[in-house]
Amino acid sequence: MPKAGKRKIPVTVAAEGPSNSSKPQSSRTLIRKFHVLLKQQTKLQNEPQTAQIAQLLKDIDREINNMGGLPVYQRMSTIGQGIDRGGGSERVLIGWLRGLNFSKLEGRRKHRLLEVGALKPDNYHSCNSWLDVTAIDLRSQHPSILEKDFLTMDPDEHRGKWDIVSLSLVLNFVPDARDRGRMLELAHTILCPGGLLFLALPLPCVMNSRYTTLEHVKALMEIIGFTRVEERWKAGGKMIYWLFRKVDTASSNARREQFRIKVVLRQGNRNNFVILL
Ligand SMILES: C[S@@+](CC[C@H](N)C(=O)[O-])C[C@H]1O[C@@H](n2cnc3c(N)ncnc32)[C@H](O)[C@@H]1O
Repeated sequence: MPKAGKRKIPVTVAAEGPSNSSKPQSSRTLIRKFHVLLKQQTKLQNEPQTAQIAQLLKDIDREINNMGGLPVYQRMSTIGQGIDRGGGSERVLIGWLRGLNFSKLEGRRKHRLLEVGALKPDNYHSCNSWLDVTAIDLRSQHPSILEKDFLTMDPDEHRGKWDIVSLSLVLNFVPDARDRGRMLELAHTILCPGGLLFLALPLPCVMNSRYTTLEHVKALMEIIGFTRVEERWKAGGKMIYWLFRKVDTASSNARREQFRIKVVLRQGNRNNFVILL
């Protein structure tokens, strides 16, 4: 296993909770370790491939497998949905959609929701009459969840097709900062004009990052072409939730430039979460 050296571990950890067989702390440790390994893996994959790198990648693979891989990560996350958050993030999104009268179709077709990173098939069952949900995940745990990497979705095939896209605790799972940016841009492309993006992250990703602040996220989202509709978090809480609306914007390259590299925004003992374009 490669040494992380003195680098700080990125705290991109979700609000995970205890499993039946483990204490909350050990579940969180496992989730954190999983994220760290994924990040190391991506970094090594992007380096010139030598025998040493190949060996390190093998070691990481073995370590991920020894931990139980994605199935164990998903199990911890499912438990976290129930315990730490008193239910999944979908409850927040449903509340906001109802507030926007989405549940009143008045003759219109159902709203098409793409749920990315779906651990369960029935998160939106209470909204069947007004939401048409497609759930995808890297590893499907149910026949009605499509096994698909969001990042490989064809932008042309999906352009403007979706009314709502949900990225709940998915961006922080993605190890590469530019892939996180790509995810947000792809969500923008596939949403219809005025479509909604639901975003949920562990609060420390935003509030305790060296490279990310609330203002930074807002500015980044504006450059991609999103305006904020809702935001929810509380001091000392575990999660931050946003609802963004797709707007027509052609942001200049100069404005995008500031989000192409990491900039230290806060000093001190912090995590390294960042989204880059
Ligand atoms: C922490 S779980 C979050 C689950 C749920 N959305 C929630 O809010 O609790 C992250 C899930 O996102 C999935 N995921 C990560 N990257 C993905 C991608 N590129 N495409 C599809 N699913 C992805 C993972 O497989 C994992 O099941």
